[in-house]
Amino acid sequence: MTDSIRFLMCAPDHYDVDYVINPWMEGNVHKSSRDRAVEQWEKLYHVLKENAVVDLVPPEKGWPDMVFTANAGLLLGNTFVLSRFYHKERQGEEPYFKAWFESKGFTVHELPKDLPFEGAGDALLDREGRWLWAGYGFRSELDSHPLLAKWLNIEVLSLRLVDERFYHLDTCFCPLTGGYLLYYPAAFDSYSNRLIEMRVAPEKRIAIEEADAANFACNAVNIDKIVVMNKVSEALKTRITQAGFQVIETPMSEFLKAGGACKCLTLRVTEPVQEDRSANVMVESRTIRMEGHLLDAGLISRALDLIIENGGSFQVLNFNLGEQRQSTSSADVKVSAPSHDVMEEIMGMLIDLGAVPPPQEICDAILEPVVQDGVGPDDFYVSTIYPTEVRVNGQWVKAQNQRMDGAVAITETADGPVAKCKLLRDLKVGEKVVVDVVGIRTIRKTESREQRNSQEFSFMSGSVSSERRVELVVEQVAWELRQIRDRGGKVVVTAGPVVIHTGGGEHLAHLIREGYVQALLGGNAIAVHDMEQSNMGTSLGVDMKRGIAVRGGHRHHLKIINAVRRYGSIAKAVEAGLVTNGVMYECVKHNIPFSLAGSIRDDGPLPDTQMDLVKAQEEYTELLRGADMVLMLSSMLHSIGVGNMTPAGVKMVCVDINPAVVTKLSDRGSIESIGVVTDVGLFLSLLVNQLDKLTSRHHVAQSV
Ligand SMILES: NC(=O)c1ccc[n+]([C@@H]2O[C@H](COP(=O)([O-])OP(=O)(O)OC[C@H]3O[C@@H](n4cnc5c(N)ncnc54)[C@H](O)[C@@H]3O)[C@@H](O)[C@H]2O)c1
Ligand SMILES: NC(=[NH2+])NCCC[C@H](N)C(=O)O
Repeated sequence: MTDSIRFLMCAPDHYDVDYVINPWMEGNVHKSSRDRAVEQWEKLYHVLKENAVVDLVPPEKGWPDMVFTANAGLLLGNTFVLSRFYHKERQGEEPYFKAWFESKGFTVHELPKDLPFEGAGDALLDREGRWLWAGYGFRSELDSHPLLAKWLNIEVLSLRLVDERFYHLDTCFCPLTGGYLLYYPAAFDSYSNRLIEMRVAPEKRIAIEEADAANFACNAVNIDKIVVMNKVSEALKTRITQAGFQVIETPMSEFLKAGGACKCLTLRVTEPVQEDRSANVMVESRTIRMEGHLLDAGLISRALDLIIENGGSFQVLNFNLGEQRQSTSSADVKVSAPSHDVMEEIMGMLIDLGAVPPPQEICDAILEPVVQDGVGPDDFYVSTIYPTEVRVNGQWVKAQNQRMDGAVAITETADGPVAKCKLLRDLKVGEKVVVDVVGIRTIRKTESREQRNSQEFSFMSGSVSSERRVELVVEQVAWELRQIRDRGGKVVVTAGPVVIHTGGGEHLAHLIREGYVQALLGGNAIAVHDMEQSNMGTSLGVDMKRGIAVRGGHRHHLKIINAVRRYGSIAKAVEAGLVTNGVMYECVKHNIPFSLAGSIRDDGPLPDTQMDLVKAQEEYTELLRGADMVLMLSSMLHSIGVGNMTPAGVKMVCVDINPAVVTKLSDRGSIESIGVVTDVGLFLSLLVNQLDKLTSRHHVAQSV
């Protein structure tokens, strides 16, 4: 027996599954056998007693989960951090554990109220005592980690749990003697997996499969070279044995029903203490302020969800609720993240929602010089579609050319600093670029409930409409098109060849003819098939009137490409009478600028297709400038390209038969974008019909 190793256990006198606080307990209330539980607990107790000293804390009636002493708290040396249970069902255990550790002379630390931390269930020491692995996500709060680091004077590595079946760190993670680690990678987010991989060498990592994880293989007690665990697969046993350990299996079925096994039933009281350790934690915290119709517009819940979903945690420091319907609310929120990188990611998203630092914490943006043309500094702030301001020399400066996925470049001029969103390739030595996420804010419109409801484009904002709503959307889009045309605004259409294949070409041509379209963006194919149809009546060889493939039709598109190439351009082909109707014909005839961006699959290409993609992107950007609305018609490739270039505030309508494409394109978090899942030919014919109705009504109204 190794005298220096001690464990604390609690006899299962009052153990039962009395309630449900984890997925394992569901359907198991009062389903565990008392006799079998006692037998299994005794067996574990004896195995441990053969290899270590086992202390017992008296069980208390009414606290059935007290058997799981791993959750009593966390200790190192003579310091004990008492657990603060997340669920009220277990909070009553706290005073008993506190009394026991105080009676044994430990210095007991208690966490602030409402800061949950569930002890050694969620915090596991490296077996050499080099650092502490601490879990968060379900039962313990990230903000408890800095306190653990301070009180236990140790480096804390935060790991985020993402699978609710593995709600405590010790259900999926088990450090073993000699730097080995038994763990179930899928229970952690990718950042945590990277952290694990950085600290534990590949040959020391024993990653297990789901079936073993579900048998609580990671919930093992390690005493030197012995690993005590519930029954697991032969394959896993072999791997653990090959790493030099002796596996002792002991059945745990009755405790699995409560979501626990061997390790949960024990708390190691003698942990390895390294003398030259020091407190260290990567957890970062910052405070943000949010103002506006936080509840009405759902902003605060979006912000808090976003923090959690991206691996952070929060504490609402204060919330001033606007009392009248029109008054705005404000909230200060402390955001914590397990590392600087995660913090930057979360702050970037919060800034997009309009979050700012509280006034006392506002500072200038951090700028770094461009040292090589076309390359930004590593940590550059990635621009978004939202109007952005950066603070330079104490002044907020609005960024020009707002677009997503750019860098914000600052140049000093005689009139002061100028900020511009620029693509990386356009950065020039001499400019400075905004890095990190301080001194940046986005200007979001504060919408009240009323404004939100009355905004023409808002009733299905950001949502994907179903077929029965198509007509409703069409009515709205038609109304908008009318308004924009009549006030001399700008509508840009992005279209793929499906427009032609589905018979929508004549309708798009009609829209162009009637002045509803001010620019057309697409690829080689829309123009090819449009002119094929004009010249030969087919689209990709299919007769558009009869809907059947024409003999030799598969060559038609090549023939039209060849013919247009002979004339040198689409405009010349129109002038020469080769193309006499259709989308491209109307563009040429009505001087509607178009840009055809090349792609790897293009046939020909047409003389107008821009095969230099940097130039094509520039043409697109130019044609999109000043747009009031972008109609995206069944081209994933070109629509996504356009979406990236378009700032918030431009109305976007995305029509595609594939809901996933529509969601991707319309889910920009701005109220002006809507998606329509439908056949594009049908959409265009309904739209033209509706516009005709509107126009005739207009004429009637005027003539009365
Ligand atoms: N011969 C050629 O040169 C040729 C032929 C085809 C494509 N291309 C080029 O390839 C690139 C990609 O082409 P793309 O934009 O067509 O492809 P894409 O895959 O990017 O987009 C096509 C979209 O149409 C949607 N769609 C399909 N049927 C629909 C319907 N009935 N109603 C509504 N939506 C429907 C799909 O869900 C998809 O999202 C373009 O640059 C294009 O010019 C060239
Ligand atoms: N360290 C552990 N994993 N303990 C298991 C605790 C089980 C208990 N029913 C709970 O949900 O809290």
